[in-house]
Amino acid sequence: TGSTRPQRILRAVQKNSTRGSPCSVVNAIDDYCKHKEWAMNVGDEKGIIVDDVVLELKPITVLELGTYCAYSTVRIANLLPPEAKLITLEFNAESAAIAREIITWAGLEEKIQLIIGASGDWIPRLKEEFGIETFDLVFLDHWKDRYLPDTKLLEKCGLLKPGAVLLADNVICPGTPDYLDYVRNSPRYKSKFYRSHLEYTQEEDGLEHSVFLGMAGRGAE
Ligand SMILES: O=C(NCCc1nnc(-c2ccc3[nH]cnc3c2)[nH]1)c1cc(-c2ccc(F)cc2)cc(O)c1O
Ligand SMILES: [Mg+2]
Repeated sequence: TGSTRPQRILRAVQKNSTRGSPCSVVNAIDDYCKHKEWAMNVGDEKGIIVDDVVLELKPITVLELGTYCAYSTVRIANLLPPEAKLITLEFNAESAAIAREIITWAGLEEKIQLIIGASGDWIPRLKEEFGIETFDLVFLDHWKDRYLPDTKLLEKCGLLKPGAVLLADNVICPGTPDYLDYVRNSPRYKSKFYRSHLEYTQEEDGLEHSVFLGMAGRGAE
């Protein structure tokens, strides 16, 4: 039986990056996915936008939905303040195992908590099980039809405080039309679109940056 794409990405990281150097891990994955084999990492072009949002916001608690091979997990965690924590949720156990190895290789295991499971099951448990009050930043990069239900679930569970940022990948490609409609029209969010391209391609894509304004903007329940 041959190797999987995540296994090949891990091998490229171990071959072409330095243990304990998150930047070299990110560069090794980008090089591999640009020149050898496409993979669904946020990538270098959209990655710069993610970096800017993180550096500006200086979040202490971060939730990432959709770990895959931990490319964005490592990229974000590397820019966080010392006391900050990142919780990342992955559905697929195989890619989660690879992600865990890449997180350890990068030397970021202290900052990152990787959970394997479904967002709908885990979001209601985060306060209880991880002592989380609220998230300063949520990076949505999981199944595109889960962005909207999980945003509503985060609201319902009181995991967002006014000023919290939702940063959503792939709002054009593959696309998240119901999510975009919600954050752009709800009084609970101030939303803006960062135009970019699908990772490692010329296809149109972008990130939606939405600031939670609080539940006061109840509007029509
Ligand atoms: O599907 C994507 N990402 C999702 C991975 C994931 N990793 N973990 C989950 C999870 C985690 C907890 C969950 N709880 C419930 N569903 C869950 C799903 N989902 C994705 C796909 C593309 C893409 C574009 C163009 C194409 F032609 C083909 C593909 C590009 C991207 O940047 C993506 O992020
Ligand atoms: Mg993505």
